[in-house]
Amino acid sequence: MNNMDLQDTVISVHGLTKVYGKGYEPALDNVSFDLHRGEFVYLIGPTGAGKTTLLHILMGLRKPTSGYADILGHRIDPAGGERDLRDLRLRTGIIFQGSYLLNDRTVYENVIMSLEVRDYPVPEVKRRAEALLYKLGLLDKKSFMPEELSGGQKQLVAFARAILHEPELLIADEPTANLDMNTARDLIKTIQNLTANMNTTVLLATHNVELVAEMGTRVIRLERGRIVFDAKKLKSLA
Ligand SMILES: Nc1ncnc2c1ncn2[C@@H]1O[C@H](COP(=O)(O)OP(=O)(O)OP(=O)(O)O)[C@@H](O)[C@H]1O
Repeated sequence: MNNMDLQDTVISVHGLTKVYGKGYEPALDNVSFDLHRGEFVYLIGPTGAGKTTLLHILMGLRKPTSGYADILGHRIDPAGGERDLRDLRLRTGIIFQGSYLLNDRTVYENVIMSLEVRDYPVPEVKRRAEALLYKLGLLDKKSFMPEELSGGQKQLVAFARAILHEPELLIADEPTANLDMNTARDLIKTIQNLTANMNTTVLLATHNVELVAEMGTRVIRLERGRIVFDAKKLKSLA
């Protein structure tokens, strides 16, 4: 591997294994893959395949049982610990399963949360948030409460919150859950366009295989904790 490869590798996963307890089947079983800067990769697989477990380990929320992952220069391994996960979090955007918007805050307040914790100056926060809400067609909804939004709009707000700080890596767990096909397609296209402009690497877990087949990007498929497919899906397979 030359220096260029090293610079361009955002996530490098080596033999990652997670066993939740004695007598359990591994939720992740010797999983290895690399993601490069600017790549958009789908993580698919049936219920219980290990997608959320993998994403949680990559986010530093769970420790692997064995193996490790290097993410943006940080090592995640069974020893775990806090070891500067703050830097990793500052450089990563996360969309959790379910949108997890704060229901007692407006759209604008939800979106700026990520910059507030990053100590940006107030005028910069406002400028960035309004520009992003404008791009997403949500500027006129900035004072709305989450309950006044559609499911697709809520997910757009969760996406805006995850990328406002222009992360190098976006990890998204089922961002299209509970959306109809057209809304899901629009959301994915929006995520793809905006992250491509920022050269953000994206790992996005979904059940929506139909949508994945349409997009023609790299797909990693997990089954029972193992990678059974990792390649670019041809559009013609759709
Ligand atoms: N906290 C836990 N304790 C014990 N087992 C767990 C725990 N979390 C997940 N598992 C098990 O690990 C396996 C993988 O679960 P995981 O949630 O990672 O799958 P998934 O692919 O994200 O599924 P889904 O698509 O339904 O969200 C499952 O067999 C699940 O029962």
